[in-house]
Amino acid sequence: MQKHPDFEFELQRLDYTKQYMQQLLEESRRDVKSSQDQIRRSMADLDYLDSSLSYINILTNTRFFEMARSQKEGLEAVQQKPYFARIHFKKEDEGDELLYIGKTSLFHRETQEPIIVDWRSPVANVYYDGRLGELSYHVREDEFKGYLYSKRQYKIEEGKLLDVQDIDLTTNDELLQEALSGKADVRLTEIVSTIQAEQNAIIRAHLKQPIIVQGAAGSGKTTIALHRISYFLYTMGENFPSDKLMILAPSKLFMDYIADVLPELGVGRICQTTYAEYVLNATNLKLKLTDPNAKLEELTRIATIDALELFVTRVKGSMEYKEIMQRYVEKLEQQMTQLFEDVYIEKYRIMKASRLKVLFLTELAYLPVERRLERIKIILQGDVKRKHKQLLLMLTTKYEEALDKALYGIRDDEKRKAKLTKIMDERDERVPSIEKEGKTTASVYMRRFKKFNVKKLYREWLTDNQLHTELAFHWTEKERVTFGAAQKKEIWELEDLAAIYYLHAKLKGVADEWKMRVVFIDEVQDYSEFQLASLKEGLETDMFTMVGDLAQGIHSYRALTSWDPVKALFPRATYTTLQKSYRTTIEIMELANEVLARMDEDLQLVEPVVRHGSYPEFHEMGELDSVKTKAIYDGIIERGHRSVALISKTVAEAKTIHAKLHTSGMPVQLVGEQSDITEHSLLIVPSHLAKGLEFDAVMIAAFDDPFRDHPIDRKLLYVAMTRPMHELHLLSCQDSLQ
Ligand SMILES: Nc1ncnc2c1ncn2[C@@H]1O[C@H](COP(=O)(O)OP(=O)(O)OP(=O)(O)O)[C@@H](O)[C@H]1O
Repeated sequence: MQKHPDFEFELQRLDYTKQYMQQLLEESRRDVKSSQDQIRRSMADLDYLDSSLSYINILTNTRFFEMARSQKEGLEAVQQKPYFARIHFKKEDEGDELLYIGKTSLFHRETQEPIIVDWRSPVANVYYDGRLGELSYHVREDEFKGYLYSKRQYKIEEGKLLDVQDIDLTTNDELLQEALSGKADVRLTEIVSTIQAEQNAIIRAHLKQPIIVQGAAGSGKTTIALHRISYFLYTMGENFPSDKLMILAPSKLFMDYIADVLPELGVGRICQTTYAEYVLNATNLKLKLTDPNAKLEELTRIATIDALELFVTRVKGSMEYKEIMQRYVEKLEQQMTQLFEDVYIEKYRIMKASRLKVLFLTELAYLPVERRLERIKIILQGDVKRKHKQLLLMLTTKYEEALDKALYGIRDDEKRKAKLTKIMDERDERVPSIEKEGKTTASVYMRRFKKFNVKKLYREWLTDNQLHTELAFHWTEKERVTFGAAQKKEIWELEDLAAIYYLHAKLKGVADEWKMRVVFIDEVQDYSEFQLASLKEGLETDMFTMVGDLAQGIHSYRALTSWDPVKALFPRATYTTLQKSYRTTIEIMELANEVLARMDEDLQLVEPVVRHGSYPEFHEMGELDSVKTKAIYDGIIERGHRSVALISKTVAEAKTIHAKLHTSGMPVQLVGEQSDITEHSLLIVPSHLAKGLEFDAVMIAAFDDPFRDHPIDRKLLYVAMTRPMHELHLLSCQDSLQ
């Protein structure tokens, strides 16, 4: 292979960068050590009588230690690959520059010359987005113009420069091709060096605006969402507390799968959780939820699904249910309103009930009910305090006047004395009593309002026929009966969480700790409208990044079947589609597209990025044959692949297969919701859990529970078929995969 003409130049540049990094690294290692020593010394000097100086010393050195350590770790992380690309760029009215782009920026301390620029910086956008020639880019709201002479990519491994490529419109993106043909890690990885223009547009889309992405299987939705988080935190800087950013992942298994990407992208502590876990934490409720996938599996077994059968599941995710819950909140509000009475101290009225009702129902209506009551209590306390003072003054004056009148107005000694005593006795009893009462008037008054028990209230709604008639008055008799019958046993389902969260948000309010300001949702097609609506209202923000794929909507019986409702819910959102798939080969995608074409939804076929591989292979067996399966597995491993999954439609079949292969001595791991994925074994995965994951090679097995020509089954099969990067094997008895 011929070397690039600038190869020598680039070698020198890399040496220069590495040397400078090394120098900084040594300095920061020294700084780490010296600050540690300082801390140790100050600890030893700690004098419990006069320790302020030592404390200050410890604090200063701790901060210094943290800075040095973070610089050291940052440098160590990128030392082996300081940058991956370069742009030759000229900003308008300035000289031209060679800017090297890497995962983090590095400036020369004395000259402030940029040695590496961060991939998230505004100017780096030119690399991802800009064609050669004249262009513009934005730094916040300001537009800058410039001229892009060239874009260059580097292959650097373990600190060594292996290749240099110039890219323009005519050349293929070699780096991308290489990245895609590489072996799958057991976990997702960062893609900063090969982000494509259409992906870059999503990563850098306006940060304060919601965004909806419909992306084909393997189009990089998850990866892009994670890069957008990194970009968001970089751009928002110190001003945004990262623990106010939440990523909602579909399962614990999936969280483990993406666990490495965020640290690689320099993202520290953010809230990573599942929807169910978030709701249970935010509502502080302990509910044992039934397995939502059990229902999915049940649906894949029954022949036809009766509309009424799914009525309960569907309604609980609908905006209609939100309206019902809102009516419930209003009913509870009305009940509470009845409790407002005039507020008195002794016989004196301090505040009218009507004023309190106006506060409760109108002026403070923007707050959750319990928060309104807290505010009313504060207002009442203020009023009571003020009026209590006036009242005491008025009474003291009144008694003084009465005493004066008795003293000077009654001639008869006996009578006067008796009157004075009476007045004084009355005064000495009433004034302290009023004084005391005033101190607790507000809190005693507010005791009539009990805190809500959301779990109990929701359970009441579920089981009370009268409430059904009152709040869901539009339901037919059949629907009401179906709904009531489904609630007999006290079970808690995922579908109930939207309502529980909604009631909590409206009645109690989401506590600050759980009040996220920015939300990223992966696999959003599995959410119901009500889930999204209640999250948005509870969090009082619409800054949501939502990525998903309707073709993989295996929970569409309870979740989204179109993006229209999400667009209506987030009117400020931009909607983008990604049609290109980066994961799999043309041969595999063509077969998966055949399944996609048979779906009820009108979905565009997926365009695979030009990468060829072997054709999917069909292996016919009467039942799962361990010897043949092992031979297929060994072949895959011999061809150099590492991560291999065997996907079945149901959990039950996954268990049977696992038992069989395990007995035959094959290295197998049955993957469950809570599993840690291990390398060097064949992973047996039920199809619903495979969603979002990827493997070098996939075998799909369909024996006991074959995939039928049925909407849910088609989606499950499509999910399974779009998991492999390189090889797909279909294991089945004849007919069952047709
Ligand atoms: N620009 C890119 N450069 C290199 N690899 C990429 C790029 N975009 C996506 N990929 C790779 O494609 C694969 C699919 O990405 P990802 O899992 O994020 O897609 P997805 O849209 O979430 O898929 P699915 O919906 O099927 O779960 C990953 O291996 C990812 O690293």
